[in-house]
Amino acid sequence: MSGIETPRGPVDSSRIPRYAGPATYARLPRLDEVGRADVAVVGVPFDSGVSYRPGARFGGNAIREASRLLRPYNPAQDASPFALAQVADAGDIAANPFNIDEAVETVEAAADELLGTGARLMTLGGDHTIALPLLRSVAKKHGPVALLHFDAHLDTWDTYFGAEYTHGTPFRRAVEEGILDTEALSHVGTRGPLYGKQDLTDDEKMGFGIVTSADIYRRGADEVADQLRQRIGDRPLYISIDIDCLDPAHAPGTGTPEAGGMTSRELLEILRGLASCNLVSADVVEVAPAYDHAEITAVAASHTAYELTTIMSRQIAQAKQSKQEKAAK
Ligand SMILES: N=C(N)NCCCC(=O)O
Ligand SMILES: [Zn+2]
Ligand SMILES: [Zn+2]
Repeated sequence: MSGIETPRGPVDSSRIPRYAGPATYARLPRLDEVGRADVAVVGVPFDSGVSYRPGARFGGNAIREASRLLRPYNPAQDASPFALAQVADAGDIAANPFNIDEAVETVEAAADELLGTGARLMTLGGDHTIALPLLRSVAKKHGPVALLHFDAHLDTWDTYFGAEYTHGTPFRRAVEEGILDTEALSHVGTRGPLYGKQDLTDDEKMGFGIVTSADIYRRGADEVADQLRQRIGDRPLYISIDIDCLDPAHAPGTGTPEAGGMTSRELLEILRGLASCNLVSADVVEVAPAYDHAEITAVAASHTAYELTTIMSRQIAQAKQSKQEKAAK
């Protein structure tokens, strides 16, 4: 398939105005137009796991709309992500809004299918519940993975109203299921009131390290990224980004906002500092456009996914190159 050798890129915005036509992520081709993808951008319009404001079911499409302005060359990583690898928009996973257990199964099965084609996933949420089935699927392929979790919240609580699958509980479930590499788990951007001190004790017992939003402010993005990179090493890495890791000034459009968060510049810089990590898949979740203003949150999320996609594309291109070099010897 030609798409593997010369990836089909986004619609050329110098010929077709970027606001024309239906939105795919970054104006990329749909997966069915290219056959297969190295990186599949997939939406999960599901928000039945939230504990406060609903609306993240509309997040994926809001991110797609806001991503029309992304350009093909990423100077921060000196790379053209959509030329290095085939990135395509795989559409949405149709999860049942009235049955969380079934929705979790549906997301896992759809992720299995996409990962089974050899693609890495760039998932656009949806609420944070969906990280659990995505991690299950990634762990089936790679074994227990390192996790970088950007969030105001720990999301390692036990249950809400007796429910085990919610947006506040995915990472406790993941630890219980043994799908995370407990030597390399970090929350980044944590802040705000908790239910009790025990939340932190429990979280630490699960193996998580914490870089709070205040740590980022004090130590700076570069130092934080260095520290995280050292902890991760060359383990297969999954990055889960709850957009509420950003300050509400940078991401008002979300369901459980907390004051005192990092800036979008800090988030993007930390991600760029992780460019050498073995990023196997990622998600950006909790964008709730009904509370957004002027697409502030959706734009931040679209750029966040762009940095993550760039990291994955560069690694795919590097792997292909070293394979070709080996074959030529
Ligand atoms: N994952 C997100 N966004 N929020 C979790 C908040 C859980 C709570 O209401 O305490
Ligand atoms: Zn959160
Ligand atoms: Zn979260």
